[in-house]
Amino acid sequence: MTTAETAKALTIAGSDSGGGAGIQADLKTFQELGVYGMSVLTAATAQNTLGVQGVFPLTAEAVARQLDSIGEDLTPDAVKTGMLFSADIIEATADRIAHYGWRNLVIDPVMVAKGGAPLLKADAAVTLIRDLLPLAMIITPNLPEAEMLTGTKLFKAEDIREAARRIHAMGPDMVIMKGGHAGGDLARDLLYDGTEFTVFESPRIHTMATHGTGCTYSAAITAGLAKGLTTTEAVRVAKDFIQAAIEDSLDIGSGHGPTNHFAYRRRRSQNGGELK
Ligand SMILES: Nc1ncnc2c1ncn2[C@@H]1O[C@H](COP(=O)(O)OP(=O)(O)O)[C@@H](O)[C@H]1O
Ligand SMILES: Cc1ncc(COP(=O)(O)OP(=O)(O)O)c(N)n1
Repeated sequence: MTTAETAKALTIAGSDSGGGAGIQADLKTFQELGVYGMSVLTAATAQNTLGVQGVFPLTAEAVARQLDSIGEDLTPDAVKTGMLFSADIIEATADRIAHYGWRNLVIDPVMVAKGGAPLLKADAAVTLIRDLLPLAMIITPNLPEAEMLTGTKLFKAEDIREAARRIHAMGPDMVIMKGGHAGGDLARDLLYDGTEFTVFESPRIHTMATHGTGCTYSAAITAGLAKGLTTTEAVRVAKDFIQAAIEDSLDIGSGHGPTNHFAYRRRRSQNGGELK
């Protein structure tokens, strides 16, 4: 019997009982991309394709203890954060990430679910910026999150670039401004590394099945970093992964359905392609 060296990724996020977003989306994505997934739960949400019916946060102590259990035994090759909910959970998370020196940190600054339910307390954004952003390799805001982080409305392409520069100045090595919420025929994401902008774009798919796109996309980036890809390579794979997941939609639930996490792998195996 042989034992292969396995890339390991950790998600620190909330549970989505409906399985389309949060911890569930992250672990499915890690698995599909050939990465061993670990999870630290911050909150349980009662959620389905119709919306969020309840939010039940864990204590900061429970989050810190889970992080210590990982840190005392397992070293993740990459880490992502999703729904962190409160300032004290963010403080505990930043403290343990810094303590263990975990690298390749991807921050999905989850603030509000698609249906409008708050997933981050109003007073916690300032803690996210102060404690977590300086530790990040990459942050992945959607447009409403970028508006919240910068306190500006983003109307034009130049506004989005300026917001990327301002978020970059808050500490992360790179910023990817996601274009899911913008109009137009293309879903255009903009990666900023402090010097250059790189565009990743794909045809916009007209569908209701976009629940969990942001979680899935940031988890795919995290999986790529865990496997040693460069950020640009990891974003390219993640863009292909989310495009396939939205295109091959699943008919699940009567609201905003989940994306199809196994579409990317199925397509690649049908095409004889190797998994990156
Ligand atoms: N309708 C769509 N068609 C194609 N790509 C999409 C669509 N909606 C979102 N995306 C892509 O999904 C990823 C997540 O973006 P977004 O939906 O903005 O995040 P969030 O779920 O955090 O709001 C991005 O790569 C974005 O371009
Ligand atoms: C538990 C939990 N975490 C995060 C989200 C938000 O996920 P996202 O990928 O942004 O998808 P939508 O909520 O926009 O569909 C969530 N809903 N639940």
